[in-house]
Amino acid sequence: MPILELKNVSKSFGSGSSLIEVLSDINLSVNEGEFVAIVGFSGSGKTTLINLINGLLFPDQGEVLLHGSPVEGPGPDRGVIFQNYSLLPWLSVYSNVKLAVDEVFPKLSKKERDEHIKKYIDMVNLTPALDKKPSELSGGMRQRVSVARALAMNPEILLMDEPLSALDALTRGSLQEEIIKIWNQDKKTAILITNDVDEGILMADRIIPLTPGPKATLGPEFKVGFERPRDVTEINKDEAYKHLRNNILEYLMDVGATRKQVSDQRYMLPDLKPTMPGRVIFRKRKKKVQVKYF
Ligand SMILES: Nc1ncnc2c1ncn2[C@@H]1O[C@H](COP(=O)(O)OP(=O)(O)OP(=O)(O)O)[C@@H](O)[C@H]1O
Repeated sequence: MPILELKNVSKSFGSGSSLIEVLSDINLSVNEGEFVAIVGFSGSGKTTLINLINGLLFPDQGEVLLHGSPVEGPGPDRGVIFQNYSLLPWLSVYSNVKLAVDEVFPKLSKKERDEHIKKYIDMVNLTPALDKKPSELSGGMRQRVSVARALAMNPEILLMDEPLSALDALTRGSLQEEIIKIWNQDKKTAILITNDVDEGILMADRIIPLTPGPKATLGPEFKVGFERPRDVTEINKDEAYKHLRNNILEYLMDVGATRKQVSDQRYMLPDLKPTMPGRVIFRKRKKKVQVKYF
């Protein structure tokens, strides 16, 4: 039985004339230990899809099943790594990871918890920064903390929502390698959302495109058959890589062009006049800023 299944899932936001049909008829089946990359256009609904799997959102139609049972909310069985790190700024690296570990493993002794936290911080090479606050870390280091925190919860599924897209190419490359190494060690099931086809080919077993929205849906899957561990330089030279990359890009360009034709259609807009929202006055009084709307 697949560990995760999405069956005919659709999700909209709003109602009436402001209804946005974001996802439509999403079908996905992920086996235990698989690494699946979902590649999609900006704004197509990638985060919505991750939130449906995480249990922060629920489908309007269809179902999201974990081990065959409907997802009823977030749980420690799914660890999420977000694009924006989502660390608590007043806590150190150690305490950010500790918070998650305390929540998931309340029965471990203090010593066991301490060892567990340090093991995962070490795994992402952050032991020297144990006591540093997020503001004292680079973007890559912050994302390493997020990775350590998600993994320390020992989730069955690792959900990654464009975790590396804000990083420079070098940091991105080394974190890609670290995530794959850890995934390989722990044999987790992983779902990576990315807008980078090369990242998908380097990391995943399968790449599934998400078509542009509205009503985005999953396209045909592309299997990535390269042996692991994968070496970027070697893969880049491989004709099979070029072929696969071209096929995926061609598919994405085709669906992108089709959607563009639809979105290029002219619509009549209502005759609205912009109105001034009023003035905002900032006054300093006893060091507090006072904001006045009228
Ligand atoms: N809570 C919400 N309420 C209303 N609309 C929403 C909500 N969440 C997402 N949307 C809309 O759904 C669409 C898809 O958003 P989503 O964030 O899932 O896309 P994305 O592919 O992750 O975007 P990006 O590539 O910019 O990260 C957008 O039009 C967005 O405005």
